[in-house]
Amino acid sequence: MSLKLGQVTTVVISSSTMAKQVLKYQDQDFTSRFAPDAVQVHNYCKFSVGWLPICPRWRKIRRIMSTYIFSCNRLDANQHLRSQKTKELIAYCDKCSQEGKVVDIGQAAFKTSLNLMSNTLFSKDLADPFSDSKVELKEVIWGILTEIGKPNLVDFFPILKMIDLQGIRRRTTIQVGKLFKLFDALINERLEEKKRRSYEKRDVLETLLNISEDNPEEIDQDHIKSMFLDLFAGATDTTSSTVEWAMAEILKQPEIMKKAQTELVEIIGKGKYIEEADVSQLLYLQCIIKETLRMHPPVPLLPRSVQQDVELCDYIIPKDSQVLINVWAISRDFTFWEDPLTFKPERFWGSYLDIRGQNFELIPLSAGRRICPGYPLGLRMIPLMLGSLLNSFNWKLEADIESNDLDMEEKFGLSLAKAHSLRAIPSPL
Ligand code: HEM
Repeated sequence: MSLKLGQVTTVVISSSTMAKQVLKYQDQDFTSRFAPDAVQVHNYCKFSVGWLPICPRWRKIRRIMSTYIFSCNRLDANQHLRSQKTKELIAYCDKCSQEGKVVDIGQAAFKTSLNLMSNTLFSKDLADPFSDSKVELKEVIWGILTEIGKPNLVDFFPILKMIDLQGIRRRTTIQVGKLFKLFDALINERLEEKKRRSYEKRDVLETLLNISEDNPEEIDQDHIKSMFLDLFAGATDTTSSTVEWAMAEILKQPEIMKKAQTELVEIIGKGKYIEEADVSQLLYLQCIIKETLRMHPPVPLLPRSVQQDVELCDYIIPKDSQVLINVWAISRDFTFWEDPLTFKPERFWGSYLDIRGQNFELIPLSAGRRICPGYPLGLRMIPLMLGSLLNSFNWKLEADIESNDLDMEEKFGLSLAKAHSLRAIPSPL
């Protein structure tokens, strides 16, 4: 499907065959991004791996990420952090269980992901794991993703740029500014602290500052701020919304919860904490996660663009078109999936289908050169959080809501969120 508005043609791809062509065989033609006006603030998109086209700077940032953050060795080395943050999530739910209080699952999972990221990056919590109050940073990050996801007239009629008719750039300027101010303060504090002490901290910020000291043109403070924004935006909403959707689907079908809990008891032991090494044995839990990512892909549309006319399956896509790969529609395609609108983890039992960019009917993490760089971390965080919630408590919906009546409405932004928060009550197993 294609649509021309103002000066921009938008092409939406909703078939797995075409997605394979774009992401695998013609990857080189489709690796650019259409950077919307909303991200052209505080120099963010000039240093952001998420918005740069494929270029030496993009390659450099991806290399730094894959070597110093997402390599297997690095992730193994800081798995104690994820374990500790997951224990705090369980301790918070335990407190709610004792007080008979409801847990806002998305909010609790978001705080866990946020603290997990912030501890990995700069060894600090950014949210109080035991408070019930809203997390300001959630509003800021969600605000940025929502504004970027909104159709903005300025992107189609650049002449309107001066006016910022919908106020989108004004709002992202404020929100990105808030995050950059926080990152600037953390970086400056660390630079001061580094001068005073003789030992090294083992976190990402310290590593990046060391690279910058040795080789200033490799990475500087602007790179670090944009990278941190990309990492927080990339990690927190995707992982927490996957946990929230999975719990919502499980609460709608209590027999799935029973089955998952039986597996956890057999393999981990009732009420025991899960470690990352256990996850490879938790096959049913993995099926639940795949099925959640199929039905509720956190990034429903992959935004790409073309820099010259490109022929794709007998169509010509004009230069500067925006191309959106509709992951959401592909993973609900009736011609491939049996009963695609039903949440059925069993469909993946013994199935060859993988989510890491090899099977184009299921591409929640994308595929090709721009595949999500953070997925090795995301795929460690989600089973840990979800498995721990299920192996520590029985869950029921807030009073008066029958499982059949649970609202599953989706809220589309750059990411796909649950429109109404999932509120559930934990009780001892
Ligand atoms: C369930 C978890 C996750 C899902 C489903 C997911 C999905 C995606 C998708 C679909 C893209 C777009 C790729 C494309 O345009 O082809 C992406 C990009 C990205 N993701 Fe993830 N992601 C997840 C977790 C994470 C985590 C944990 C991080 C960081 C810690 C992260 C960081 C990023 C970044 C920085 C990009 C931009 C990469 C680029 O454009 O080169 N993601 N992710």
